[in-house]
Amino acid sequence: MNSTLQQGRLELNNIQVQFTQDGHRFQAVSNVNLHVEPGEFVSVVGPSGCGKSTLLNIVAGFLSPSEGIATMDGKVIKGPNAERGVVFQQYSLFPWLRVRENVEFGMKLQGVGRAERESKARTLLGLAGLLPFENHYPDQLSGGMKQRVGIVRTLATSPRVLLMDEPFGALDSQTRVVMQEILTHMWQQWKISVLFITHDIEEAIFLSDRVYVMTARPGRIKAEIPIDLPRPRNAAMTASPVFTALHRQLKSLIREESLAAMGGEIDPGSFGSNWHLGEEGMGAL
Ligand SMILES: Nc1ncnc2c1ncn2[C@@H]1O[C@H](COP(=O)(O)OP(=O)(O)OP(=O)(O)O)[C@@H](O)[C@H]1O
Repeated sequence: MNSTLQQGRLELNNIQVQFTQDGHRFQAVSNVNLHVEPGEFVSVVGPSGCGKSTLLNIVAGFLSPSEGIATMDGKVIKGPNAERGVVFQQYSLFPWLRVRENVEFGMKLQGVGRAERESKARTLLGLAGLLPFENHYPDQLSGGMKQRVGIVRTLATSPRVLLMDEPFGALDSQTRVVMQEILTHMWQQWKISVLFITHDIEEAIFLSDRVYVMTARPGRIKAEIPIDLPRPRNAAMTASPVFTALHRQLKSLIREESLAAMGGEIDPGSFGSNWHLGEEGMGAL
């Protein structure tokens, strides 16, 4: 069990973000309050452009809010720090390093000795099912494997919080489902706090303890939904009545906002009675 379990609490208080685009200042995020408790898995979903990545960038320390305060364990976040590890959609592995060397890279910078680096890297690679590939180069791996190495590499530096921005967005749907199972398994072992950004409602339900739903731009928190599914989670749960009800609830909340995000240009009534925003349509928005 991770000894830092009681740490890794994130809190965003009254966050406002304004950006300038084409000479116009606009409100991107408005009055956002959210928190992640130590060891909790929290997702943020919402329509495109509502400010999900902006919130993650604030927590990562890449961006300062125009107003409001972001804290980790009670301390104001002022910039990037290894205690907050970030995993993006694009794999950012060093192509000239082997898999285990990639995983050891951050630990080496932290001054961790060779034997400890190797042992930790091998343990984490084992958890991610990647030990047989420790001596491969990144371009010998599939997309899903590369992204697993990216997650392992971030975990190797012992962050207290893992920040993930659409980490499986570039993967095909089958690989994505397998990756969700691997991530939930690893998280269960590691018990680190996670803030996870996704467009995918099923993914958010499957992985999370709580899901925040954002409104269309300017993004505010529209709803906070606890996910009362037992752990460990498995693929069969996605067919359970609880899962299905949560899916319906979240889909309906996001659908309203996705329509609003389209600027009111689309009036669903104008499509006639045969027009539906079905599972395949808005489900993943
Ligand atoms: N640095 C910036 N300068 C100006 N505008 C920005 C900047 N970063 C983001 N924006 C704008 O702020 C809004 C929120 O962007 P953000 O990327 O956070 O949304 P998102 O919810 O993550 O979107 P998506 O789901 O499409 O990735 C968007 O309209 C975006 O174009």
